Amino acid sequence: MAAPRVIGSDAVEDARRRGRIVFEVLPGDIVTALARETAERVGIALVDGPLERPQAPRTDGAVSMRRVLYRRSPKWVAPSRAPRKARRLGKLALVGAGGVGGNVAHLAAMADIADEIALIDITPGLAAATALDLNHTSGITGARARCVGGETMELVAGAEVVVVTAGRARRPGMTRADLIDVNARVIRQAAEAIRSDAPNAIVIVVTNPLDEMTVEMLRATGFPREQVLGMAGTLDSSRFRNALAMASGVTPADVEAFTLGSHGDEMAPIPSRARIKGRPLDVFLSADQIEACVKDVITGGGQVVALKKSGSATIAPAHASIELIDHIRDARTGPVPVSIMLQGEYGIDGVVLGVPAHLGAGGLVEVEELRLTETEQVALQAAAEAIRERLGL
Ligand SMILES: NC(=O)c1ccc[n+]([C@@H]2O[C@H](COP(=O)([O-])OP(=O)(O)OC[C@H]3O[C@@H](n4cnc5c(N)ncnc54)[C@H](O)[C@@H]3O)[C@@H](O)[C@H]2O)c1
Ligand SMILES: O=C(O)C[C@H](O)C(=O)O
Repeated sequence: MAAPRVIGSDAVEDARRRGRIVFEVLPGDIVTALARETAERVGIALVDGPLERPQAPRTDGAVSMRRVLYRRSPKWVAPSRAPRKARRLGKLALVGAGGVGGNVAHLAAMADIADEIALIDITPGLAAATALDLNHTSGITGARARCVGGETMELVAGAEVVVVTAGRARRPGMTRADLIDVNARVIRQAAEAIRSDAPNAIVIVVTNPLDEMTVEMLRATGFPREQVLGMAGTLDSSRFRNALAMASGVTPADVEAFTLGSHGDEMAPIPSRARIKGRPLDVFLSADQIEACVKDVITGGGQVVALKKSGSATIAPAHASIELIDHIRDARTGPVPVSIMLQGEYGIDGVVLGVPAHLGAGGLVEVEELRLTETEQVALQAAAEAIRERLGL
């Protein structure tokens, strides 16, 4: 093996003498001036890799260094996990106050996301009761948001963001696609109210089947694609990170990974872009282990349904919905997987699919086009075809 080229030679000697980290620079890494400066200052030696090393992953400060190295890379999807101070919404409306909607309301109230949270549900008393229950927490939590609830869709009036979770959840033995007809009617009803009473709202569709219901919402509101987003990729990506963390024995915060494609059987987790402690998956996991993690993500929702028997996941989906709201209100930045109507991106047109995108106050800002492996690109195309077929497009 060729001797590694030492980038900061003084620092290497110094680091070795003091038993400190020697950090390996792999092909494709971008070593910014800041990274080099920081490395020299703290005594980390940057050397061209690969070095002869034990196979076990390092647990020293190399990870944070890798983030510095990657910071300027335009192709890198940065984790969107660090909430920061951001704009509060005036009004957040939740159409559907069941398992997911109720949890979204709870998280939104605790995170001080909006001045007002309106819950709407056709089940008599449910939305009003949940709103009252949430207001009753404020004496303990100090939550400032005022919650209101009722059965009338007019409560969406003036909302900046509307999250739609109304509709049926699947039961064991069903696919999400089995819900198309029953939930499309609910989406059309919600769309009518949103179009007339909250015409500037950013709509986040959660109701399943997600991609198809997002298409339905676009059609029924007539809104531009920027305004109608589907939530699934943030949930599936969180599941992917969890699976990879469990398999490799690290904490989920050390994993960066996302899924694209549909929120159905054609879901496309993207292993080529996933990182554990800043390193490619095969440093930590075998091909079989990676494959098992991919399967775990695709079946994740179904696993919860099978255990619950009378409904589907509610807590993780609520967090995943809040993640999108946080991007809209600038509490998180960077690309985030979200279902949107594609207009030629990734070579796909006229169908809703999960892709990484930047969001802002007006909803979709820009789709991030990543270079995917051929297999991943084929998976994305297959997802698009499956959705087209289900919708008869
Ligand atoms: N996109 C995702 O990743 C994801 C994740 C979890 C759940 N989901 C989907 O979200 C939906 C809701 O799941 P849930 O667990 O909250 O179900 P849930 O049954 O607990 O709640 C749904 C609520 O919608 C209400 N509703 C039905 N029709 C309505 C209408 N016309 N107007 C107002 N409210 C109406 C019901 O009364 C019920 O309270 C399901 O379709 C589920 O499959 C999607
Ligand atoms: O699996 C479901 O039906 C609900 C949801 O889409 C999920 O992934 O948890």
